[in-house]
Amino acid sequence: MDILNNPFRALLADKAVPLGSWLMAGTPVTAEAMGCAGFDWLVLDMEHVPIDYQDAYQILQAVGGTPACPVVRLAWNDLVQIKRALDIGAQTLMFPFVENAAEARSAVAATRYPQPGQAIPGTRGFAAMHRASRYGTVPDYATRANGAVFSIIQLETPAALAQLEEIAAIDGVDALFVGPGDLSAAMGHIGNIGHPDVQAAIADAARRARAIGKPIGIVGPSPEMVHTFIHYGYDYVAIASDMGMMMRQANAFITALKPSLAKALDTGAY
Ligand SMILES: O=C(O)C(=O)C[C@H](O)[C@@H](O)CO
Repeated sequence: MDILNNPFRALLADKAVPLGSWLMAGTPVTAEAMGCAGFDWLVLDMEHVPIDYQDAYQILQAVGGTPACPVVRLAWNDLVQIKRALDIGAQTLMFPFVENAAEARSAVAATRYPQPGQAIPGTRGFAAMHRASRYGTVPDYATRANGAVFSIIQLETPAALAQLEEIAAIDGVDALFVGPGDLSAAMGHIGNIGHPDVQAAIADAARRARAIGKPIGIVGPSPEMVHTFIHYGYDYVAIASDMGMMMRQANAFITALKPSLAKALDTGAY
């Protein structure tokens, strides 16, 4: 594998609507299994899963042995978190809760080493001996690493969506991603991403991203909802999560065999 070519960039170029899912279990074993299941990409969620960088390291190693492309969603848009994620070998980063172009610019800057002539000066701290450089064995890692990063900016509020074009125009913003759960909350319909107002905002984001040629992705709870998102024009989509799928299947089996034991599952929990 040439680790200086970003696999998510290649995925978007080569495949129609790559399909992903979320890793919420926080273990290398489930991550590896999800990679073997056939997903094109998998989000290692450091925002909502209580994993540290050592856990993330091992999950990246596990996914690395499968065809799936790992995406690391950071806990926050923070210089130190970005640096540490890159050093453990994350190449595709998802930044939660970016509200405006200045925040997008700061996210992108933190993914890049300082180099002469940069439009946005890089602020990534330098170290040589880490998994990203394959422990110093990748030729010219430091001078080529900037080009290997793919930055996905999450838009999760009406305020962020209002600035979609300004955020997308920042040099180094490679793709956008709508967080439908947080968007539903910000719009006063927490957990109800099927609400007509939330759906209208989601559809509008896809239309505007398409108009400016910026890839945009989203996650949905069910195949039906994900089909709707594809119909709106989303370029890459995720469905549910490892834990969501496990709980639904457990619920279906228990319901089939012993309905009295079955718990009511919140359809908004995926
Ligand atoms: O707001 C959202 O929705 C997201 O950012 C994605 C969710 O956090 C994730 O739980 C999807 O399973």
